[in-house]
Amino acid sequence: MSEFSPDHDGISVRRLVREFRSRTGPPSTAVDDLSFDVRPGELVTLLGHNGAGKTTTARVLVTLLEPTSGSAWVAGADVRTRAREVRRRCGFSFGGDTGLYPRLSAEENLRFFATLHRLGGAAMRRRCATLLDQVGLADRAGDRVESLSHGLRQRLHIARSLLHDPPVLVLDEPSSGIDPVAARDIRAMLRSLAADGRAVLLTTHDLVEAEQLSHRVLVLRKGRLVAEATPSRLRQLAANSLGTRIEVEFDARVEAEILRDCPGLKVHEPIGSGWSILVSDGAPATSWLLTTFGSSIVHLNVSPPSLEDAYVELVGSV
Ligand SMILES: Nc1ncnc2c1ncn2[C@@H]1O[C@H](COP(=O)(O)OP(=O)(O)OP(=O)(O)O)[C@@H](O)[C@H]1O
Repeated sequence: MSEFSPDHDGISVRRLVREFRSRTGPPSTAVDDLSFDVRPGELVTLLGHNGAGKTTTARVLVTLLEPTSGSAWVAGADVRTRAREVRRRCGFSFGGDTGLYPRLSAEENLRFFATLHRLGGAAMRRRCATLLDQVGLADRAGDRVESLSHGLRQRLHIARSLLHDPPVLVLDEPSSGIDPVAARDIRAMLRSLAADGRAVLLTTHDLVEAEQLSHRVLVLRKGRLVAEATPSRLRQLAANSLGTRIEVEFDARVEAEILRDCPGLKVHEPIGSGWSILVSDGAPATSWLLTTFGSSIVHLNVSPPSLEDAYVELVGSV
């Protein structure tokens, strides 16, 4: 049994390692010495490239995988020794095609899983109806899951994760495949779930989502934590090392070669009728652009680096 005991009932991970055995070679390490906390009322996002270890971390937290070493506590219970309590107090969604019965309707699915959480009677029916409404599925409640699109199934997964009103939520890419309007509703719902005092951990590839939702982001690279900060702090760190982003559009085509003379130029990429460039210092670069292109500039915007810039800087091209 681990000696660590957290001081809150959210998520606490300490020195977590998860390896996968290989038939041919040495074991591979999917999660490597990972430590972090998600306190009640906090919404934290795990970011990282494909294969960075996000889903493996989430699966350990919800007791679908055992840790190789280290410890993880969810809602006051150790995932290793009190798995049943963890499942009772934690809602999770991994999306995809498993976890729902395709021949049953959306509502029948929810009612079935509600009975597993020992809900019943009118209260259970009300709970299912409320959740179907919250995730925007009320008008498809009677449709078989096999007839629902990927995005609609994804919403049903989220509703399923909330059936027992858990104090901790672990959601793997909750808005993947969901259209922008519905994704906005789901984000609003996640925000309010955290505001109500739940500890919410998300994985996502969507940096806009991470920026809009998270109190903190954790950036994983090859299973290791390479950064943990608020989105604005990460952008600030990137600004210190990366400089300034300038978006400039022209009334005529400007070739990339000309931009090479821009002082402090680091990166340039085409946008619309111009370029988005990253420079070490905004002032000389802006002055050079204005002097060189003058009235042929139709739009110029100078801003700190985006969360995407910070993320790319942190995880590189791995
Ligand atoms: N069941 C498994 N058996 C062997 N290796 C696995 C298994 N599950 C995951 N891995 C490996 O562990 C590493 C981390 O995978 P994981 O799915 O956690 O990454 P991820 O960050 O969630 O990626 P993605 O963004 O693509 O979902 C990868 O190298 C993956 O191949």
